[in-house]
Amino acid sequence: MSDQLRRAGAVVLGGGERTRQPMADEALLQHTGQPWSHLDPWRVLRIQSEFVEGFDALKELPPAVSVFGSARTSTDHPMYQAAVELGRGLVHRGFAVITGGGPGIMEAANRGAFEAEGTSVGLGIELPNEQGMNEFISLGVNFRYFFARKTMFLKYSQGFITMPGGFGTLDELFEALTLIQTGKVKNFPMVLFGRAHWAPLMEWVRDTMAEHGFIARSDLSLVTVTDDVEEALDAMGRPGEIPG
Ligand SMILES: C/C(=C\CNc1ncnc2c1ncn2[C@@H]1O[C@H](COP(=O)(O)O)[C@@H](O)[C@H]1O)CO
Repeated sequence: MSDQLRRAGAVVLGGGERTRQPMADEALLQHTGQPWSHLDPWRVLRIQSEFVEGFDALKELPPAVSVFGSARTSTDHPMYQAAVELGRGLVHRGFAVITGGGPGIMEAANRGAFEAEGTSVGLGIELPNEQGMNEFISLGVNFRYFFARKTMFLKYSQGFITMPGGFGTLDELFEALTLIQTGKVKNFPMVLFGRAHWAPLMEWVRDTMAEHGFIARSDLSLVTVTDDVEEALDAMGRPGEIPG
């Protein structure tokens, strides 16, 4: 091996700098001020434990639908009421309801599910100034990493309802849509609830994205836009049955 290469465990590092790396036992015994568990390679173990805990907590979940939407919607907003009705309707149709466990639309969908005595799941995320999970959750799992949490939404849902929201909602919407579009998940229904909120985005998706060939025209049919609670619920199909 050339002089210029160094080894760190199984990883060969290139680069010419010859700074002396502490030996493993030296590094272990030395107090560097940084806890070892905060070093990136070790962080993998914490990430791994989030997946293990998430998979374990959710392994017996009945067929579920995820409801995404704004953390900022107030209880007196019509969309809050619509999300309560969606949560309740999903439970009446035999689904568990999964949300991000926070306030606003998440709370509303959990509330509908909880009051209907269904399984109301909150996949919480550690955030600065976090307020904890909403009070309408029967099964809560907290995550440090958005990407681990996102895997849980996608792995344990057979459909998605996206209510009006901001960056977080769009992130979840497009993550799910990309997986649907690329066939990583098959025929999962995606409802965009609230025409007034979604119409300008869908117009741009059609007139710019599809028009310039960034998506196929047929991709437009991957989403259903509606203001109607029953139509949104119907689009989710039946529990355990992926609509064809
Ligand atoms: C901003 C406020 C609270 C933040 N708390 C959140 N708790 C759980 N999940 C959240 C939170 N904020 C965003 N999310 C996730 O993103 C979506 C909503 O994001 P948006 O930017 O508000 O559209 C949502 O589906 C969550 O999964 C409070 O006041």
